[in-house]
This record gives sequence, structure tokens and C-alpha cells, in this order.
Amino acid sequence: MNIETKKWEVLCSEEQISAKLKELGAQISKDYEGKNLMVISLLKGSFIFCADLVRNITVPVKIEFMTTSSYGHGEESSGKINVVADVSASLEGYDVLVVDDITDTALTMSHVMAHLKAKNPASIKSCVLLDKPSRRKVELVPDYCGFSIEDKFVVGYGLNFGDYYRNIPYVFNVTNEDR
Ligand SMILES: O=P(O)(O)OC[C@H]1O[C@H](OP(=O)(O)OP(=O)(O)O)[C@H](O)[C@@H]1O
Ligand SMILES: Nc1nc2[nH]cnc2c(=O)[nH]1
Repeated sequence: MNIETKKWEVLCSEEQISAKLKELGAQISKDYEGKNLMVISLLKGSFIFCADLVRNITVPVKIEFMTTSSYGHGEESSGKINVVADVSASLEGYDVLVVDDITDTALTMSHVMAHLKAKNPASIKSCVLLDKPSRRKVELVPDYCGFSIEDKFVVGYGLNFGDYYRNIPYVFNVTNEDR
């Protein structure tokens, strides 16, 4: 599908995202006061959300990265989570917060949480910008969540369509209507 010729429905505007980042940042800063916070950004999807989120966190934070993949270019999870690049740091003694752009089937987040728990962090929680609870294949409730959304394939603010559109500064859905 050529999405340039279709109408885009904005689901989370830049203003809504910016307000949500302040809320999440304040809550996380309060909850992690006096703790040893390590944020792990799941690439590629969370690179924009995580970069904005950590700038709203006021307590000391160590930032690490991990790359997973399961969707490829499609709109359905392959069901197999590939750890393309594991986190390189030791997690021992850290209060880990795993940050992702979206939890959909939750296969990615549940796989990553189990994978990282085995590395003995002091604690581990999850934070996502978007949650699609209606699509779960495994039970999981993110500890921090920006927006709960309905079952629509969303694009922008880190989320891809094919290899593109991660740089669009808001979250949108491509409709079937022509522009
Ligand atoms: O809850 P799930 O159904 O597992 O879907 C969520 C995952 O899907 C996307 O990753 P993707 O595999 O597309 O890789 P990407 O981060 O490179 O976009 C997204 O960034 C999440 O990590
Ligand atoms: N781009 C994109 N990736 C996803 N991965 C899981 N759900 C989605 C979605 O709605 N959009």
C-alpha cells in the first residue's frame, strides 16, 4: 500500500505526547528516587520515545540498549522474538526499566522481561508509550503506559511502516480513504 495517497488519522498528537512525557517522567522520577535506575531502550522502535522520556526523568539514570525484532516489514508478529543485540552491561544491583514504543501481543515485552530477569537485576519494570490490550497473546500489564489504544496498526514517533515513517513526530493510523 502506498500510504502517501491515503488519509492519516492522528491518534496521539505532538502536544498529547509531550504532555504525557512530562507525566510519565514525573512519576518515574518519584518512584525511582534513591534507587539505581537503568533504562533499557528496546530498539529500534523505542529510540524516539526513550530519548524524550529520559529527558523528563530527573533522577540519575544509566541508559542501555537492546535490539529485538519480530515483525519485519509486516503488520503481524512472526511470533518469534529475535534478540538481534543483547544489552552489554551487567544488570546486577540495578533497578531496570525496560522502555518500548508499543505492547501489542506482548510477546516482545514478556520475552525481554524473562530474558533480562535471568541477569539478576535488583528489580525490573516495563514502560511503553502505547498499549493495545485487545491484541494480547500473553498476559502482561505494562507498569507505566502512555496511551491505551484500540486495535489499529499505528505508525510514527518511532513506529515503522515498512522501513520508513519512524521520524514522523506524532502517532497515526493509515485509513482506507484516499486523500
Ligand atoms: O507486543 P508485540 O506484538 O511483540 O509488538 C511490540 C513490538 O513490535 C515492534 O517491534 P518490531 O519487531 O517491529 O521491531 P522494531 O522495534 O525494529 O520496530 C515494537 O517496537 C515492539 O517492540
Ligand atoms: N509500526 C507498528 N509496529 C507494531 N508492532 C506491534 N504493533 C505495532 C503497530 O501497531 N505498529
